[in-house]
Amino acid sequence: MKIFHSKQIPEIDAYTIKNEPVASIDLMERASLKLCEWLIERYHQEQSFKIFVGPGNNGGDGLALARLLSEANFQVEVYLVKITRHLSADCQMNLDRLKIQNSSSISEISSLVDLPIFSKGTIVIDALFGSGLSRPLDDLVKDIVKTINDADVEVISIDIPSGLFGEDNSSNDLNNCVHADYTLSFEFPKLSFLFPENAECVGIWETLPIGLHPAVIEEMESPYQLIDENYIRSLLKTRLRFSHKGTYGHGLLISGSYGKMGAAILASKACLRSGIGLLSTHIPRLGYDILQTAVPESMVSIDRSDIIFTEYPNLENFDAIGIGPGIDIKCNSIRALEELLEECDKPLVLDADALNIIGANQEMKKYLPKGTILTPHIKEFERLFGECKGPFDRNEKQRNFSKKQSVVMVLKGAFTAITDENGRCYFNPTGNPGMATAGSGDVLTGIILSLLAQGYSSLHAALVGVFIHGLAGDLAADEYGEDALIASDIISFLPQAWKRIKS
Ligand SMILES: NC(=O)C1=CN([C@@H]2O[C@H](COP(=O)(O)OP(=O)(O)OC[C@H]3O[C@@H](n4cnc5c(N)ncnc54)[C@H](OP(=O)(O)O)[C@@H]3O)[C@@H](O)[C@H]2O)[C@@H](O)CC1
Ligand SMILES: [K+]
Repeated sequence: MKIFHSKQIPEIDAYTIKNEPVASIDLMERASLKLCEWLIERYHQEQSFKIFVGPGNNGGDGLALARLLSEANFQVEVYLVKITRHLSADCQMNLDRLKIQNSSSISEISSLVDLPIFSKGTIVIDALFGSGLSRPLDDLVKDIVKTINDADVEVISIDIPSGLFGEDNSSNDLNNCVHADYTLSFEFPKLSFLFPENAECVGIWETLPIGLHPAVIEEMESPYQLIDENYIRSLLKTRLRFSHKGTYGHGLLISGSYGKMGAAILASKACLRSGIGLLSTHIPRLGYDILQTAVPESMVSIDRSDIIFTEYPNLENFDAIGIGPGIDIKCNSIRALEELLEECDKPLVLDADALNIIGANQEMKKYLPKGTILTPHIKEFERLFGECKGPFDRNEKQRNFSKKQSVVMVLKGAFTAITDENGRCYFNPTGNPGMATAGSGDVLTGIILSLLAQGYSSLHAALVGVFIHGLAGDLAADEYGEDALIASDIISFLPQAWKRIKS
């Protein structure tokens, strides 16, 4: 699903109105019907709603919804916030229709004393501002929003929490934006919903299809996309009947150090559970018995050092290389990584300490071979690129670096963002907070290495790897719950996850 900039929404709207064709007031009615259906499915008729309405079309949606909910016998109170005398045409039309219907109370709020008492159990519908927000909230609206946020009520925002911008919120104070429990967005999510920093405002979000014209959605360009299972299925390779282990590649995983052999075990197991033909795990000498016992399917390449990574085997024998989980940051490891980056002409995935080494030795960035996959979490990202002004700025830095260096970057977190050499950004929907646990990233590195060795392009290896990692984590969380989930559980559910997307 493409994710459009707020500035593109009016164009999509206008195209739909002209080419469907449909009158704009009828498009608003369609959107409001979807909202109404969503609410009717979830709430009993004793439920009362307080709808806060602004001057634009977001307010118009709120007014149309008030009429539809009243028609369905819900108790509705409307609060029209007086910011300007002028309402948008469709907002005014829906106000007139609501007045004619004459079954909901309509109050004007011109100061805080006009606000109602928010009794527990009330649902507030936030229809103050939508994608037409042009500046951060101030004065009266800001105070209204703070009062709503402080009240012990459930809040449902229409299209976007009022006060939040669809993209960049670096100049915004999130305390002054509505903190919604649910956000019901029309047709697409907004980019800002996918950034972890905005979760307190957005709550749980859903998209409601409102029949915007498919031709304009198809044609209009956007660098942002939310991927889904069907898209991932379209990228998968099938295993051939007459294949052998050589068909699925030989991977080299450089991982582990004294006290961190677990990382090498987790990454190796995940790699082997994701379809690779052969795996060699390069580890310091002390880890020999540990790895041979824990992962008998992997061959072992031994470092001359007992405790850290200081060298690597001849790369010629391998189809892809993964390096980083648990390697530690020592002088000799830095030198060995430098050499590897300069020599390596094989598909490569870098994680954890490999990224931290580059973060501490910035000149190494320019040696990254084209097509390399980097898989930082936010802290590692900031070690690589410095502090960011906010999530939008971070995303821009990520896209620009991918483009400049022709690398794939995987910024891990909820809605992991994957950027490619064209500056495109793909957000992943799978995964859950239970996966924020030690070793989860090592598992991802193993999966991606496996896919690279099997001949997936860097971008496809990253997309499929991130999706399947999240899916296995979701299946594990279904079984064990998020709190008890550990990285080994993600590996245990890889078979089910692969079966599901290969079926
Ligand atoms: N295609 C779709 O998806 C469909 C979209 N639909 C709906 O339309 C919504 C977008 O509507 P919209 O463009 O009228 O903008 P909206 O946010 O209601 O308000 C703009 C008004 O607010 C004002 N204003 C702005 N910032 C302000 C501030 N800080 N403080 C005070 N005032 C401020 C601004 O004034 P100005 O900036 O001109 O000074 C203007 O008067 C969208 O979110 C969705 O709900 C559906 O109806 C059907 C199909
Ligand atoms: K809103």
